[in-house]
Amino acid sequence: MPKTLFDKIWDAHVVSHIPDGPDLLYIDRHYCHEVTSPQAFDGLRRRGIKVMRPERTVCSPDHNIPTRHQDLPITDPVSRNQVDTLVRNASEFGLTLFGLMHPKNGITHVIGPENGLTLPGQTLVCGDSHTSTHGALGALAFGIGTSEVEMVLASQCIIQTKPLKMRITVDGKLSSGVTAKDIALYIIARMTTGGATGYFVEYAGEAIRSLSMEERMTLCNMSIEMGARGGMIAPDETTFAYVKGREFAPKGEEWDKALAYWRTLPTDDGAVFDSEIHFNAADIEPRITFGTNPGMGIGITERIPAPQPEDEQGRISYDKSLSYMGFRTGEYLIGTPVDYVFLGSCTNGRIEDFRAFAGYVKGKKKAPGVTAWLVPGSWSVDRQIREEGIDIILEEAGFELRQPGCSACLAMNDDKIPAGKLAVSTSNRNFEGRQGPGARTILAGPLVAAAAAVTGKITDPRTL
Ligand SMILES: CC(C)[C@H](C(=O)O)[C@@H](O)C(=O)O
Ligand code: SF4
Repeated sequence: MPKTLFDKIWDAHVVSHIPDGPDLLYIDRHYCHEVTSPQAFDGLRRRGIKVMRPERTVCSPDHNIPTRHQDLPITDPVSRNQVDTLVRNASEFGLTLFGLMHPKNGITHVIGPENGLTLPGQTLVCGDSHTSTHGALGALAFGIGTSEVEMVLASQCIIQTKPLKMRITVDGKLSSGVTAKDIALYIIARMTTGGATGYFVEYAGEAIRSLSMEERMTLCNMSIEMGARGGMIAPDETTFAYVKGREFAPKGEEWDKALAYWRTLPTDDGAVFDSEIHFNAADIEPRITFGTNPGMGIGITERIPAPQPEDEQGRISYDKSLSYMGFRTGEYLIGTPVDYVFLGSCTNGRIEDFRAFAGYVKGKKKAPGVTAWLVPGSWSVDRQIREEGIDIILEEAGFELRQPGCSACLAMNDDKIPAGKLAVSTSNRNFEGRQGPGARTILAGPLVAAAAAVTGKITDPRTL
């Protein structure tokens, strides 16, 4: 029977099946960060259990870390305690740790792929919703809760009910100036934030195949924002070229064996999905959000639409959202003054995002009224930025690079957008207060962020 990519990986990892119930799945790769792991380790200690396969878990603090002076002790006591706790737990349980200032430290969803720890065909989990990012490599990757983190540490397995399968096909070619982030924001707006609830999504079609690995990660990263359990893209030559030679990727004969297996993974012709959705790449333009969830988005040249659904409750929350943002139905946002620009996060903090941003601002100057936070997703991205001379381009345009971490994506460190200020952010969530109490967030891709940074207002990057 023809099978989907998802089923091939899932079925290959079932340890046992509970009749009419969930499956017990073996987990190949597990990442831990400082926010969702402390109680899991406490649980192990309480029960006197060791980590079953310590070599399968990699720890990296990312959420609470400052983006300046990482060589000095963290000043905020809560953040310092969380990071120190992760360091202690990794050492006590014998786990690999890429701690602060470690050359491999960075956002979990950035460092996994770039070190060859995330591989096609793996089952992969982390106590973090954006674990969906790793699906870009053809892995079955999803976020889990803290009690499940404990389960994986203790048994290398997890109990899961098989989700439904959805395929989202994007046909045709993307127009110039349109990035993977725009595809993600377009799909989420069309699907709504609950539109893929209960599903695991495979992205397919010409527009998806033509994306680089970094772009695929941006897209899969945001799957969770339409309610999906995860998102994935079948591994192909782009994937293999990306993985080959990375530090923890298989080498020599192991590589040949792995590659032969990975080539069997793509969805077979005739495999059946529970839901099939089609979009056209030509319909996608640079996107921005105008509300307080990632589904409230428009093409940059469009007006803020009237609320839909039309029901009373929906209307009330729509109005509340617009009033928080200070926008009105029917308004165009081009020309709206911007106070802050944030380039970074596990959505858009990779080398290609910095190349795109720098390519745009080269020879221009940062707008005087804009505060720009440019935060690489990892030290490896930072090194690449410097090797390619991108730091010089940014500096000449009046920008400054910060040190890696989640930063203003969720403002758990000092990088908080002040109340009332409007930020164009390449991150993935625009919830009320997400980037700081009272902060107003417009989600966008790196080109729209670059255009805002040099003009000081919402600007269509295709017009400058
Ligand atoms: C802190 C963590 C649990 C959270 C998540 O799971 O997504 C964070 O990464 C986020 O982006 O909101
Ligand atoms: S960068 Fe943002 S979305 Fe990604 S893991 Fe960190 S806080 Fe979550």
